[in-house]
Amino acid sequence: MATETRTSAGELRAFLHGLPGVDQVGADERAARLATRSIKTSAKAEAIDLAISMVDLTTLEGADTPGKVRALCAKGVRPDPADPGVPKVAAICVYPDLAGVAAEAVRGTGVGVASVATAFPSGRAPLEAKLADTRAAVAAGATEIDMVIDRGAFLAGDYLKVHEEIVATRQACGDAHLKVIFETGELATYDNVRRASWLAMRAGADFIKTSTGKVAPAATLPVTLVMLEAVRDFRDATGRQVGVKPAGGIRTTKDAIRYLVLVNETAGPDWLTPRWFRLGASSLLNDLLMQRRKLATGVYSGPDHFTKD
Ligand SMILES: O=C[C@H](O)COP(=O)(O)O
Repeated sequence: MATETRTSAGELRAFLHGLPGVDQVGADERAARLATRSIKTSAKAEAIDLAISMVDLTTLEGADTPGKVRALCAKGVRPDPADPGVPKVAAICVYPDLAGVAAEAVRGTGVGVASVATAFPSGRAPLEAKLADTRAAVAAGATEIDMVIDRGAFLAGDYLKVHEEIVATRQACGDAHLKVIFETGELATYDNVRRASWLAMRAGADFIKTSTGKVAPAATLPVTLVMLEAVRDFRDATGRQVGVKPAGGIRTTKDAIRYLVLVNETAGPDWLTPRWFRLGASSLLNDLLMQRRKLATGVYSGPDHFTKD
């Protein structure tokens, strides 16, 4: 049952509505409690480097240019030119028409190219257009595809449509990894977040991702906790591991470390690598670099010391 590419509307609905309900108060309380955990200075240095290595460094603006994307790639490959010890980020995340520019700029560095696709951010387009979007990004060199689900279909209870779109997109990805974005800020309940998680994993998602960054609220700790529980339970049930990517609104080192604590305490240390956990962010990296330098030197270097994310 790891990847159920064939299902029926009735089976899928029965399965998703048969999942145990999320204890909302419990999830909020647990996430809030874990957010107060402090970590030792030595562990903090390690956590900052781990967080840097997990960043999907993102630009998703209508005004993006090839020049901006090349600058972002240079930053992702070598975040602090003054310190070669700083790890590179996991991937550069761009719109499909700029995937080729990013692929060229990161070639041979080990940094991935993630491209949003399937009519990002709304997900409202015919399936054929979404698949063409996906294929174009992969052909241009994207190694990861970040697709959005059709939230309208999901909220109307048309789970089969969402499932079939994920299966078809997974196929269009070929060797590229597929991240499935739920836009949790539009899903209304934690029960829906749990259902979307299981639906996406059954349909073949390699990663599940909270948000596009275009809708508030974007990533939150409790929503990510629900998703981390889902990937943990899915692996227990099927043997297949799926990654998690909170994205949108993550801007500070403090936030990033809270997510790492949450991963460790919920899914477990197997997820504490860029292979299985990412932080989607357009403006987190500089804060990580500033805090890293402060820990190493005792001196706070302001944002002027680093190029813009
Ligand atoms: O996937 C990443 C998000 O689009 C970035 O959102 P952000 O600009 O709030 O960091």
